[in-house]
Amino acid sequence: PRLASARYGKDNVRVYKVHRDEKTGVQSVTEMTVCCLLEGAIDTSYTQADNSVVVATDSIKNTIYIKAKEHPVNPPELYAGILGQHFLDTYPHISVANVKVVVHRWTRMTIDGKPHPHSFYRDGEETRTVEAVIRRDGITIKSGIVGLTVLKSTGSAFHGFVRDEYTTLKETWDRILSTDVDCGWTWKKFDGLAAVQDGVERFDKAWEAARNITMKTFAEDESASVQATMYKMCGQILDAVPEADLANYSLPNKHYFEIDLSWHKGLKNTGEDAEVYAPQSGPNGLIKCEVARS
Ligand SMILES: O=c1[nH]c(=O)c2nn[nH]c2[nH]1
Repeated sequence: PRLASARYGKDNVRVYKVHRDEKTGVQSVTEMTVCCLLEGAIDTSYTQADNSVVVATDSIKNTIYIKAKEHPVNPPELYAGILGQHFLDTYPHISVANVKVVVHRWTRMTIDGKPHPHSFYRDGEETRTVEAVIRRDGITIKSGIVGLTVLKSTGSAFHGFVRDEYTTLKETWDRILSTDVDCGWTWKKFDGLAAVQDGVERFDKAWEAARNITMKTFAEDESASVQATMYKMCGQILDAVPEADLANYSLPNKHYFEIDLSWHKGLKNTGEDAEVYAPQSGPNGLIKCEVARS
């Protein structure tokens, strides 16, 4: 047998960091879950039980906390680059660091019309994500939004699809559309950590743009299908993020089925009379695409 590939490290490292502004007394919080997996001249730890090449996953976990203390944790793209670069700079036999950062939402409470200095709430399980690969020849970063659940009660149609001996789905010009957004944008390769840090405001701007584009297009597009709407979203992200080469979406189509109640005293609840629906847990459609700049 031959070791075809190998990477190891610590997953599910939960990190919280608070920033305390001494002047204003306003505190800000960040909570994230980090995965850091290393690659390099580590084969003998698999093939020869040679632990001399192993930076223990416990040490990787410690390093995640230390770098979060020593450096900014925002934007997550910067923290991921700093963390990954540390391993290449510190261990000559480590050649690749794969860093995933998932940032959870703590939205500042507004109390009596005023932002509260140190209280927050979890307004949804939506996360901001970063997947960074740090190599000696550069850093590739894919940013994203995962778990933003949306629904529109109309403004979605699906008709004109293949009809044959396998088809039972009725055509519709007015349906509910709901999905859990999983979208991403892949940055052009950065030469190194300095290039990531230079113009670092690009990352927050891109995340805000992608989130706004997703909501606005989802809301306003007279959707002919999930496919057609997500393609528009990708194009708009590429327009808004000039340093991104690729945009992608993976969208489950979370179906809401009409319920025929006509058997009960002729109750009309289908088509234009439909009001009560059965949300489905599964099966669900799953529609994916990647759109390149050219
Ligand atoms: O938007 C949709 N795309 C599809 O491919 C599909 N198939 N069934 N329903 C669907 N809705």
